[in-house]
Amino acid sequence: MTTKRFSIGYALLLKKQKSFIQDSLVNLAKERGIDLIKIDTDKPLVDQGPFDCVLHKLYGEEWRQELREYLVYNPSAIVIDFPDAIERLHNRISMLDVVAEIEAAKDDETASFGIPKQVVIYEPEKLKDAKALGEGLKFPVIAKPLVADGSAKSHKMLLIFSSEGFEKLKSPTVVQEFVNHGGVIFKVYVVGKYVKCVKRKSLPDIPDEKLNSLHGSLSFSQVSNMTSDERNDDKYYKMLDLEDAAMPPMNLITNIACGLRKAMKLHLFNFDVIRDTRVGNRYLVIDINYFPGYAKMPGYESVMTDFFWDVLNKIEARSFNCEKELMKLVDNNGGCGEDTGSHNVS
Ligand SMILES: Nc1ncnc2c1ncn2[C@@H]1O[C@H](COP(=O)(O)OP(=O)(O)OP(=O)(O)O)[C@@H](O)[C@H]1O
Ligand SMILES: O=P(O)(O)O[C@H]1[C@H](OP(=O)(O)O)[C@@H](OP(=O)(O)O)[C@@H](O)[C@@H](O)[C@@H]1OP(=O)(O)O
Ligand SMILES: [Mg+2]
Ligand SMILES: [Mg+2]
Repeated sequence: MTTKRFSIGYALLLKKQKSFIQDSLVNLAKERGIDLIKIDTDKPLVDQGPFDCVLHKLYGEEWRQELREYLVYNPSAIVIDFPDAIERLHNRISMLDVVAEIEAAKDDETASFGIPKQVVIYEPEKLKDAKALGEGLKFPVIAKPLVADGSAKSHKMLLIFSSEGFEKLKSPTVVQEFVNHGGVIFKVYVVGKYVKCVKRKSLPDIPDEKLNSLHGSLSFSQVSNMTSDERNDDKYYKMLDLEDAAMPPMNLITNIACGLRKAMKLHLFNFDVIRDTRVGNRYLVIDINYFPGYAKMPGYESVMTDFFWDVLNKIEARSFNCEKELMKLVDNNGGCGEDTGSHNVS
């Protein structure tokens, strides 16, 4: 008896291919009857395959059209995930708005969650002082580029201690309250129904007493992705032991993950959470990333292969069908319809 083989076409930037498409993943998937095949982005997608599933982290209207066309000619194919759903993660305001959508229903008695106070500034060069920010924001704050499109620029942050720090801001920016969190960030990786929370080093706390002596701003980028060599220069990081940091309550993390997954209609993402040390049992979501660095997750090969298997064997099918329905609605009406199918997935 021959068992059916499946094919997954992947369209990823070279950097992502190098980290994600490792032999260990390709071989494990192959053993489970799943062939991972590179999509040639210089050729039309419709001329390639056929693939049972398309996995991608590419953006832009042209690519969106290619996916649409592919589904017209291959109506039973599955796209993980649909560009319209990914899009909200490219703006740091719409990205975190979704947390409020799931907030009320999911707090439990022992812990709560939310997002830090934040405001968007479209003309930062006109910003003179913190009072203009409103929203009760006070120093220190973090300025983050509004656009989160994966470019190096979109990861460049400024930690601002006083009004002079605003002088460096140029493009539209989200100004977010800096919340002391013990120098530890929790990265929660979501792969379909699978949820994994890991600890990473973050920015050190800034005690109130120290703030009076701090002026201007400090720039930084992707601090939780720094190698240990980069961090070893700093005595703060030498002192900080990740082992000592308590993990957040897993039921809260799973609830947030599940809520985000359904609200965003996405299957592959991670989110960053910090514990507000002023409150202790309050957790703040500060960032959500589409298709993050899964290869850093222990045992990522089997997690990903199990997910692919579920998708291909239609265990995850209803939520994906729902996205196809959405795609038709977008085509016909230029807008999105109601979510009808994803709530069956836990
Ligand atoms: N409100 C905040 N309070 C305290 N620290 C913060 C806050 N927001 C961000 N940070 C710190 O800054 C880092 C970068 O912020 P953020 O995660 O928003 O940026 P990013 O470039 O999108 O990161 P990623 O590489 O995860 O995509 C966080 O990992 C955390 O260490
Ligand atoms: O590889 P990519 O370009 O997708 O980079 C992603 C990076 O994964 P990597 O570790 O594989 O670089 C992620 O790191 P972790 O959260 O998993 O630590 C995170 O920084 C995402 O924001 C990045 O995506 P972007 O926001 O830039 O699109
Ligand atoms: Mg982050
Ligand atoms: Mg991010």
